[in-house]
Amino acid sequence: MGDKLAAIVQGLVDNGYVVLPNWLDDELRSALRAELLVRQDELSRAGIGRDLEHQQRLDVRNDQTLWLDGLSLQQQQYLAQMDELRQTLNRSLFLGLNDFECHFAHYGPGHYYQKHLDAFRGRSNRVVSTVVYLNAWWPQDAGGELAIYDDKDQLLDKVSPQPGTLVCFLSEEFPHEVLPAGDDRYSIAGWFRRDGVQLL
Ligand SMILES: O=C(O)CCC(=O)C(=O)O
Ligand SMILES: [Fe+2]
Repeated sequence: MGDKLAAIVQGLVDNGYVVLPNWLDDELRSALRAELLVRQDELSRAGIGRDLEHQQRLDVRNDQTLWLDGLSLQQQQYLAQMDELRQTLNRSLFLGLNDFECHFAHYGPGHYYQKHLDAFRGRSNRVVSTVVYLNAWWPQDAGGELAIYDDKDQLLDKVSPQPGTLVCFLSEEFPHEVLPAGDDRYSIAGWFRRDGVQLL
């Protein structure tokens, strides 16, 4: 297992979340960012709850998103890297993850995503949340941090969206929010899922 993969497994075991700088190499990061920029007019205002309700709630979040379709070389490279992570998590932690869904996201200046959980116990198949940041640079004073809380709403961490950083956390355990971005903020948010297997 590579050092980075081992660090993710260890972080999830120890804390339930992990922040890994330099997960994406620069070439792949900038290719993904370039694709997002070229396809900016395809991005739509994000809704809350993909499957449940398609309503738009601009008071809760106002980023714009586009689901990856796996068609471009850079998407394929990214999805292959995340599949390696999926297999590692399954081997090391027996999570039984069998799917990964992810979307590009763009937070324009002033945009945010209020505190939320990505999965509710028993109501979603999302097990591990992931975010990777695609900006070429991000000044420390530009806001847009991912604030991560524990189940008592105590702030655990404020992650600056630095180029290539990956954040992983257990989807049901950690309320989190995106603080208002001071600049255009580009990312891919994704979820490892455990789908389909119903043991009655
Ligand atoms: O962009 C981030 O840092 C987190 C995004 C997020 O929480 C989500 O899309 O569910
Ligand atoms: Fe989230």
